[in-house]
Amino acid sequence: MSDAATPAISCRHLWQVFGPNAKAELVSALAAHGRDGNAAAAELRAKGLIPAVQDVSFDVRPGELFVIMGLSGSGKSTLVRCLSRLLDVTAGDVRIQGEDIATASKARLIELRRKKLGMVFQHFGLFPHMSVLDNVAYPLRVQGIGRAQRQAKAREVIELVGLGGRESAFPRNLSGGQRQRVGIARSLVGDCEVWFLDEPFSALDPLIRRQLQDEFLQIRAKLNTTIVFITHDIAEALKLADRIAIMRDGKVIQIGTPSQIVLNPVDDYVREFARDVAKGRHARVDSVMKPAHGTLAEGPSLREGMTLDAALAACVAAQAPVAVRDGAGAVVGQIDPADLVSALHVEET
Ligand SMILES: Nc1ncnc2c1ncn2[C@@H]1O[C@H](COP(=O)(O)OP(=O)(O)OP(=O)(O)O)[C@@H](O)[C@H]1O
Repeated sequence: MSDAATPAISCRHLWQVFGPNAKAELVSALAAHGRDGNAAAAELRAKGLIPAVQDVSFDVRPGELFVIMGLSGSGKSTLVRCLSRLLDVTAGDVRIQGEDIATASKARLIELRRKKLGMVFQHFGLFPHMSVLDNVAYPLRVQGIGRAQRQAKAREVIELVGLGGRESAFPRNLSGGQRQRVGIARSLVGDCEVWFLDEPFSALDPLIRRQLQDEFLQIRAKLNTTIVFITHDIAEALKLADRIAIMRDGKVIQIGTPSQIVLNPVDDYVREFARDVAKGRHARVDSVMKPAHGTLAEGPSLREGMTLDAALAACVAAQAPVAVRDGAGAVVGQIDPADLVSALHVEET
């Protein structure tokens, strides 16, 4: 079982190298370069191998929505396949709720996939000859759960994803967005504890995509699941994530909250991503506030978790720092209007 102290997912010095003799080549490259990952990866590339995931380490907390973001070819899918052990890692350690899955037996992996791990991919992978109800109930059938019980549970998640009433439809009768909802329902039916979603909304048009993102956040609020979500879209990452890992050329180059990514990009590459998004919509007051002291402006105060745009409207008239309060009304910090303006300032280069 999961507990709050154990990361839901933990990976250390994870490598996935494609090409002949990948394992031996990696060991020899790391030995030759004193474990310098960049130099080892350069040597592997020079030999024609592909280091698709390079020395990646991070933890995902229980219940966290962790987004992996990067351009096409940066290694996102490969990384998530390593985390879920759809691929055997070339080197490194992967633990799910503390359990080493790199060395788990085949039987244990099957059990984990049935009971603990859920997966959704860009292409829905529905059974065309089965109704929505049977598609969604399928994982429970594989688990040997009786018909009445599995159909009742399937109806519950079909309702949750907004497809109530379409239980007897077949995939060919559904739109792309509806099919993706069926895929989401099917992966949720088993009450998974760790949920991997690889670009689930990328094939959908922008309007449906935004709608599904909103619904996804609503569904997420009702679940207790740890989520790893892959996207190449920075706006999607900022909208959904508790924390984002940004990948480039197989490496994770920054991990941070949406506020940290837009306000403190680690290098020009991340800054370039952040430039295209409205900082005020994604960064939160918590990232700009300071400890409360001295005189605070009268009038409406700010709430923890508020976006900078919302805070700006409330701060505009204030000539003094404004209090930030938590849900119970206690002052948790203060915002100086000048800091807010400076955080929102878009740098010119
Ligand atoms: N089975 C494989 N054999 C050889 N190379 C592979 C294999 N799978 C992926 N790669 C290579 O690994 C690198 C990372 O690919 P990956 O699919 O993980 O990237 P991605 O960020 O998920 O891209 P996309 O958003 O386009 O899916 C790419 O250079 C890709 O060509």
